[in-house]
Amino acid sequence: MKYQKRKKALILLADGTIFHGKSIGKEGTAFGEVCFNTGTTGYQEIFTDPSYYGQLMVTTNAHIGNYGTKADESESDAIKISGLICKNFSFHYSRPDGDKSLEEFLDDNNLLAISDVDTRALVSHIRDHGAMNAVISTEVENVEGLKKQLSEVPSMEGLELASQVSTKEPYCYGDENATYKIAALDIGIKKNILRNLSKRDAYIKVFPYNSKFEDLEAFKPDGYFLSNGPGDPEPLLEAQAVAKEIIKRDLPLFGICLGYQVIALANGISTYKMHNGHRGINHPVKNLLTTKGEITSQNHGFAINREETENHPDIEITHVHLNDHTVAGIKLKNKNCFSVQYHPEASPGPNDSVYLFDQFIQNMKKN
Ligand SMILES: NC(=O)CC[C@H](N)C(=O)O
Repeated sequence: MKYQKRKKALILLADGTIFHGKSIGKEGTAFGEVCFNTGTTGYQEIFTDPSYYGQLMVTTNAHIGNYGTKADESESDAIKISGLICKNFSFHYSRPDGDKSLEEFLDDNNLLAISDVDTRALVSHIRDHGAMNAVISTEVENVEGLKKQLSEVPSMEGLELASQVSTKEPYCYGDENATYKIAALDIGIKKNILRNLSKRDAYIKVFPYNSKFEDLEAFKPDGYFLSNGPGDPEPLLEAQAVAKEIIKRDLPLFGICLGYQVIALANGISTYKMHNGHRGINHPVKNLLTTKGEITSQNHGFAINREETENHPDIEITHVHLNDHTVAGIKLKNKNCFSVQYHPEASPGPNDSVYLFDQFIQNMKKN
């Protein structure tokens, strides 16, 4: 039924370029930074990953929706991207244990999505011209009005978004009789991180983004965790202060993605906005400690300054991205703190890097 109601839609980029498509169900207008993910699978996990808050997602896979959705495969309580742009949208799904079509899932979340877009041309345009804001809309006659509204959307650079997705109240996850207790700072945490920690005999208390070190410490944890999340890491001063306190006391600390960037900033290393981020499930990383390669899941638009990291007396680079040699992992020399720019919890993606969760458990054990 919805199919018959499909309306003409457009994507207007901040540089004035326009692409055309059709709406999936909902009509309206949505803004965000346009970015693309090259994963061939994992759309439900991507759409519900809080790290993507404020972004319009272009999926480069030719088909989206063909295996439906399943309630326990979401990475948070709701869809977090601000809009979807794709090529072929499957209204029908054929996975026997799927419980909803992607169309219904988008509808439940009131998400604006457009398909039949020349996503190859769009992606090569963004790839050449860099990440930028955009608007998607079914108001195809109102280009001038959309341009004006788009010019008022803040740039991702300098934008603090963790507060928009973090839990309002602390909560616990896992078995309270587990061997290890972990205090996790939620600056946009994905569920599969909690599953991975809990599966390794840990009980986790998750704290709001603006918590103090003392709030986390009161839980008497064996280790501390700084999560992934959306936006620019630089304005996250409270999280950086928490990281500094943990590092000062040399307590076991593990950080993923936004949490990794926060750890770098807490050590005086600056971050910068990349021309285009890394978003996909087959990013090659070299582990410099083992010299082994890892195929990793990635989703970031900021990176840490390589030169400052190389010249830092207390920091060792442990992982490097093999496509562009950006820093992908660091550890503090002779300390209990390590972190990575990518996603060892996968969801979606390969599990080559899950050993990092074991490493964190070992660090707690030794401590
Ligand atoms: N996945 C993440 O934690 C992303 C971190 C940060 N928002 C970035 O884009 O670089």
